[in-house]
Amino acid sequence: MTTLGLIGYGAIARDIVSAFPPDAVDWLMLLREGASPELPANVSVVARIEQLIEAKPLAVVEAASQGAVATYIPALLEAGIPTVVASVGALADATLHARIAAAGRSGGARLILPAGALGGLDYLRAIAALPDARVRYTSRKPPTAWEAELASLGLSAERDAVTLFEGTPAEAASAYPKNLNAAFAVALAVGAEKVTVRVIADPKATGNSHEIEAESAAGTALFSMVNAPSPGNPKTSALTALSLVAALRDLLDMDLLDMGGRR
Ligand SMILES: NC(=O)C1=CN([C@@H]2O[C@H](COP(=O)(O)OP(=O)(O)OC[C@H]3O[C@@H](n4cnc5c(N)ncnc54)[C@H](OP(=O)(O)O)[C@@H]3O)[C@@H](O)[C@H]2O)C=CC1
Ligand SMILES: O=C([O-])CC(=O)C(=O)O
Repeated sequence: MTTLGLIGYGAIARDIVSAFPPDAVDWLMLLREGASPELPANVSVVARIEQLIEAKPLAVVEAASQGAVATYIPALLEAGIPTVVASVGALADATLHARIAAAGRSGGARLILPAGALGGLDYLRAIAALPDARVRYTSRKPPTAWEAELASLGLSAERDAVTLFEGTPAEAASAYPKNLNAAFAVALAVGAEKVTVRVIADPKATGNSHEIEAESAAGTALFSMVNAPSPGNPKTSALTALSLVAALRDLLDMDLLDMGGRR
């Protein structure tokens, strides 16, 4: 049995737990105080980060919120526990980013930032070295993913698309912590100063779509993803949990776990 940790038990976390055979992994789940969801038999709850650290999981996955990254990830890395983070937009806070990097160095633990809802980040990492590289990232989701934001602006996107935001990846990730982590994943890959972000609530969107347009001395590229929303959360692409599972399997060298032919 392998012990793994998980922070949060929402749409992504549920998909991650069900991606592993129940007899291969013991999950230790850090939940908010008072939360008591129904849990599978191989999942137990811990109330404090210290308990998670004491249990020495092989790795911990954050699938909760940017706030959870700030609260828990430095301590996990300092304790030498490799950590996979979904809420990568938390790193838009430069002070937190530096603190997390220092914690990783001091504990000798890796911080894994998966591609999440996106693809094409290898291309962006390659052109990061080119000073003229420019990238435009567009997030386009149906109005159901933006209900609260549209209501607070007194807007409706039932008939026509509404551009909710244009700006930098750090602004986007901070303004929309539940929707724009992907914008900051683009920034981490190519360099924040090279990226502009657009956010569109679009009644014609058939899924959570992400467009990455890149231009540099190396050429031009267009990556377009139309992701099915997670059944548990319309803001979240179902692809994200798959990406985190793949990152976890790479990290652990999954010969450790018998994936029952599902590799
Ligand atoms: N990198 C990427 O490409 C993507 C990243 N994400 C990010 O991944 C994260 C998880 O997404 P998803 O599963 O869809 O979200 P959900 O809202 O479905 O689930 C998150 C769960 O974590 C809990 N939680 C939040 N903060 C804490 C905390 N500090 N301690 C313990 N539990 C906490 C929430 O509780 P409560 O409801 O009480 O707050 C909720 O139960 C989000 O931050 C999301 O924005 C999502 C999609 C793509
Ligand atoms: O899952 C998505 O489509 C993107 C998302 O929510 C995020 O980046 O936070």
